[in-house]
Amino acid sequence: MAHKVAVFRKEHFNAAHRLHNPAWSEEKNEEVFGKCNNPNFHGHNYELIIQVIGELNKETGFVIDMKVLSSIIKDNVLDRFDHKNLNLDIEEFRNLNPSAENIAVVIYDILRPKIDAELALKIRLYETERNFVEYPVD
Ligand SMILES: Nc1nc2c(c(=O)[nH]1)N=C([C@H](O)[C@H](O)COP(=O)(O)OP(=O)(O)OP(=O)(O)O)CN2
Ligand SMILES: [Zn+2]
Repeated sequence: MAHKVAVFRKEHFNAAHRLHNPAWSEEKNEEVFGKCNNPNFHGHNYELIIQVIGELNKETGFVIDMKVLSSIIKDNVLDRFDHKNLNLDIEEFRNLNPSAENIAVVIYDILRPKIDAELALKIRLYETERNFVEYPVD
């Protein structure tokens, strides 16, 4: 029986965002999101860890070629998100608050169709050194 192994690729991108709910008053936004509701946005150095789990290919010894994985992440996430304003520049956040949770879900939805369906995919996103999220949850 082939062994199942988890493969990780660590990347980073810098982006600006504003946490805001347009359905709420300015006061409620300020109360809930605090400094993250700054109308002039603020930035984070996001650390992104992509996890791929699958059976080892006996011929290559790979679950997925890291070079291929790296290119998929670069072409579909980093080239789109790095040095961008998530609220203004990224279509997926036009009507979606760019919280760490929502960014992780959006990245998953972008990458899932690009990676073999037999391989499991998980996104871990660090918004700050101490704040991070994972999607999906087992
Ligand atoms: N569940 C979530 N909570 C919060 C999110 C989020 O995306 N999901 N985001 C924020 C802010 O955008 C930001 O992450 C907070 O930044 P900051 O306070 O600077 O970060 P730290 O908590 O790491 O800094 P401390 O020094 O520990 O205060 C807020 N909440
Ligand atoms: Zn923030």
